[in-house]
Amino acid sequence: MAKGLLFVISGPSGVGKGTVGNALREKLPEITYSVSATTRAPRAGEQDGVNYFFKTRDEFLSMIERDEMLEYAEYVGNFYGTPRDFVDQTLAQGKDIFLEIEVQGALKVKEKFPEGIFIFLLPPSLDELKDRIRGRGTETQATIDHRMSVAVDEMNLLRHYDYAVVNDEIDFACKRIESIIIAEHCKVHP
Ligand SMILES: Nc1ncnc2c1ncn2[C@@H]1O[C@H](COP(=O)(O)OP(=O)(O)OP(=O)(O)O)[C@@H](O)[C@H]1O
Ligand SMILES: Nc1nc2c(ncn2[C@@H]2O[C@H](COP(=O)(O)O)[C@@H](O)[C@H]2O)c(=O)[nH]1
Repeated sequence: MAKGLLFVISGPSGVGKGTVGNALREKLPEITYSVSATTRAPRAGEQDGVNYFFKTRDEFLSMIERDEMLEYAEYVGNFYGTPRDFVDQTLAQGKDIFLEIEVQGALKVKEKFPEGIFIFLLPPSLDELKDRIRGRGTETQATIDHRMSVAVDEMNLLRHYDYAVVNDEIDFACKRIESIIIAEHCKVHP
């Protein structure tokens, strides 16, 4: 059986990865998303095992020691990582898998899966990005400033990606990603 394709969607905090991902899942219910582990505290409404696997720092470090992470990164004071087994199993079943992760982690995935498809979601502008993070109402001013300073460094790594998708409007961004999925499935893979 042919293996599924691995899609990585990155982009600065607040660009709309989660929002576009939810819209994509509504349109394409068959797609499989990886659930990451994190040491970040849950936000209001977030559920363990659905939005993230919420871990203590010790639990997360044990997962790293046991080599259970495909990749992990420290981002703005917390660890985030992709559990390896679920990704391997999904691909082995011939299904595509989508990872929604920040840039350092994406580059580590690229080392292990150079055949992966790497999509960078861009904001229409940095001012709009700041408005979106602030508008979400989940971050303190200090965290907004920290995430914005990281965003500039992250966008400088766009050249490592296969596709750049501007999230100006959710439906348009979704259509662009759907087009990428279709095109990648039409590619002649060795
Ligand atoms: N195209 C868009 N136009 C206007 N607002 C948007 C758009 N896409 C997302 N948003 C809004 O921007 C905010 C941030 O979106 P979201 O939480 O999806 O970003 P994210 O990239 O997943 O962030 P993080 O990386 O921090 O998890 C949300 O309030 C969301 O409603
Ligand atoms: N390297 C990884 N980055 C991840 C993973 N899961 C999520 N993320 C990214 O972290 C930031 C912050 O997320 P938030 O939920 O605290 O706003 C964001 O860019 C996520 O995409 C992961 O497994 N590995």
